[in-house]
Amino acid sequence: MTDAAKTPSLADLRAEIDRIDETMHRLLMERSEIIDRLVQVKRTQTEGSAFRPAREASMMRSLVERHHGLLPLDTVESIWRVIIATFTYVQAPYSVHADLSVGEPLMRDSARFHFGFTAPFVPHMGARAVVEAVAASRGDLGLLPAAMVPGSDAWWTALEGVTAPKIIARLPFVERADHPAGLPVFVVSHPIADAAVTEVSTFSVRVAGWSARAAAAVATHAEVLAVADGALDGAALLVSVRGTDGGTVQDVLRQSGASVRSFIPVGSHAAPYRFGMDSAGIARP
Ligand SMILES: O=C(O)C(=O)C[C@]1(C(=O)O)C=C[C@@H](O)C=C1
Repeated sequence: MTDAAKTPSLADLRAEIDRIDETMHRLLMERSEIIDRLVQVKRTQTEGSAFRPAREASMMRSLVERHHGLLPLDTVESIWRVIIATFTYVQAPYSVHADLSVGEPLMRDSARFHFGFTAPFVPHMGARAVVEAVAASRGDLGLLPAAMVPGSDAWWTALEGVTAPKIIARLPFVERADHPAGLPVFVVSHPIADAAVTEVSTFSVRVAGWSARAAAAVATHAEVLAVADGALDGAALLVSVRGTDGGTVQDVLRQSGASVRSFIPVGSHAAPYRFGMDSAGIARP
């Protein structure tokens, strides 16, 4: 056999690509038929948003664990985010309300990476406006920075009421050092008791006697956003702890001289899946 006979031509290779593209397209259409059936099952269980963060977190983890080869993980993750977000949208249309006070490019990149272009993007200036828009909607999602933004107030107090929106996810599901939409954001929606994932629980906390000592002590047990609240040494905190029990954090606050005025659950989410990082979040090769 000659070399020319062994080496596939460009046309042969393109024919292979066409075959694979067609298979992928047919599989996506087959997926949409399953979603069609799933809608009927889910409609009987809940109203409003079709977003199921526990399921999505586990799907994204499997995707990362399965992935290998030349195709960058960023690309695979973004393709599946668009697939899942779009199939969520076709089940029940929703808008994504986003707080731009952290900067429009960062927030828009996050919204588009995680929810694609099918769900409308609705910009707001300030986290409270996002929470209000979600509360007034039938099943919209809100995106809020999961880090302190200079000048921000304690927006999470707007999540305290029983029927108020709650934190249901933290994105990205897959954290890594060079993530193209790496801004940590909370997703808020109407409460979704049946689909909530409680690997991390979030609490809106009011304390008196807030101090550098209290802040250092609590930081060893929880992630904390803090703003001054009222006169003197009051503070409003958004505390994120592993599991569902906030008791240890309350004990630590008291032992460090703070008094806990209120400690109210405001949602929960999946633990971030740290790909290529050690437990301290340091990137590893
Ligand atoms: O599993 C579900 O409940 C679905 O609605 C399907 C699906 C998906 O496209 O895979 C879509 C939305 C949910 O957030 C999770 C997954």
